[in-house]
Amino acid sequence: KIINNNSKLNPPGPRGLPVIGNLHQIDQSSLHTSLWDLTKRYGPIMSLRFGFNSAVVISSATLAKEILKTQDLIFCDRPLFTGQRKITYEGVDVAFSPYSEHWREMRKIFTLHLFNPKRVQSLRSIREDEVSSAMNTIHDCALSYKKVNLSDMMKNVTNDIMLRVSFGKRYQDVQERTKVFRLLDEIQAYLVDLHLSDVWPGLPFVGLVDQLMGKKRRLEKCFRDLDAFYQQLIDEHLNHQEHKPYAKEEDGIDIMLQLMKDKHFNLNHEHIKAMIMDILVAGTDTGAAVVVWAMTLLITNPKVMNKAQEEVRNLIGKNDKVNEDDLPKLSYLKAVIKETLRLYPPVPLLVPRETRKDAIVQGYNIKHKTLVYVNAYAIARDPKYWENPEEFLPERFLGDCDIDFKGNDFEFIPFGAGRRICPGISIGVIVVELLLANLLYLFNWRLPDKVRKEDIDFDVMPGITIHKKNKLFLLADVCF
Ligand code: HEM
Repeated sequence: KIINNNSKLNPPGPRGLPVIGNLHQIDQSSLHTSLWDLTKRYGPIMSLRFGFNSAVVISSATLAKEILKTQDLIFCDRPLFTGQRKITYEGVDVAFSPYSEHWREMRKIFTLHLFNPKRVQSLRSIREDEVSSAMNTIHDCALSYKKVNLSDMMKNVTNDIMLRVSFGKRYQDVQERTKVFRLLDEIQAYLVDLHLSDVWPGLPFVGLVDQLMGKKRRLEKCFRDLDAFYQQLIDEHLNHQEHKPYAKEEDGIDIMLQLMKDKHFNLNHEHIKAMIMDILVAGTDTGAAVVVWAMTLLITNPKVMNKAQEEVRNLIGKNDKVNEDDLPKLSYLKAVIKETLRLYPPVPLLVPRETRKDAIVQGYNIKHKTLVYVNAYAIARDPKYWENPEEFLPERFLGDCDIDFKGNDFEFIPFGAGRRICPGISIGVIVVELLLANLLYLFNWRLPDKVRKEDIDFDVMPGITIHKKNKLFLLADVCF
């Protein structure tokens, strides 16, 4: 039933049950598609209740513009649930920090010091080095006719890049490397794990139940391991021990420790740790997810794959790899990446927002502290803006189409928009372009024996970042 449809008080939405609200009507394993299905019945602004939390889901470009641009100042807070609060040292990072003077200062450190255009450029050798090393591993698999696990490989290479960018270190020892990668996986899990006290705040005994279920203990343990890991890295930098055998260039910790020494803002060790967490979490998985979705789409659309390979091979000629200098010339490859981001934005609901006060959107009331989900996935498949929206057609981004992902075209917002737009776009896109260009230039790709095109699925794994659920295994043939 549609409630409040005519009263113009709350946005329309499915009638919920007492206490649980609409939780039973939502498929948590694919929240973005489940919300999209409901939107088809209730419209592009829809209200829901998750336990005691009011939520609004936005699913049209016009309304996304209203929320992320016109009324951005009201909609630019982030909710902070128990796991996120703990892992981010009470929200002192950039991504989960409430909108505040502190957030502004941290975001400035991110954009002006850690990832300004000059520094992004200076990290080129790290990116090229790590991408080459991944291509060598694929080369070995190709020569021994072994399947390439592209899902794991892309995750490893983006992790390696960001670990070197953040603290100048490359983990070569298998045990140490596995430990660090496991820690990164744990952070991801705790950032999305909700406690009962998050869903039913204020309800007597829910805190106790969380405790009895061991949730608090596990979270504390993960936090202690993480904190010790970060502290060790900071200490190594402070002591100038042999902490970065690879890096000639300053790493993220060097830069932030210098800012701290210069008494910049009130930066302290906890801020530095929270910032590293953001870079590792936001900066690794997203790029890997895009490359894997792109390769999944390409292997199931061989004509597009051929066209992209022809472009990169014709433009580069005979060489041992694609360098960053070559990337600006690859317009079809860029269109393939945009089309992948349209069909499979890795953060399909953006990072949830929270209202800073009461607001009115399209005549509907939205109360202070309402959770706000902008469904970038649904918007990018809206037939109102996209012809044949379900089809993989990179050509739609060529010619006189000037739609970009920089937050001005609200029908295409894979990086969000407004004050909280992703500040890592430039380095994120370079890494994706460099990886995909090299994969297409150096190898011919085919499905493993007995696997048909129709067997390749597009199922997703739940989380803030949406990965392909079943790992992508392909066979590579060396091309030159
Ligand atoms: C292709 C890769 C990437 C995609 C698709 C992506 C997407 C996003 C999205 C959708 C948001 C939320 C924006 C909003 O709420 O409006 C976001 C936020 C953020 N991203 Fe990215 N991202 C990518 C790469 C990166 C990289 C490489 C970094 C770090 C080096 C990064 C750091 C961040 C941070 C710190 C935020 C929080 C910003 C804030 O709350 O002020 N991202 N990203």
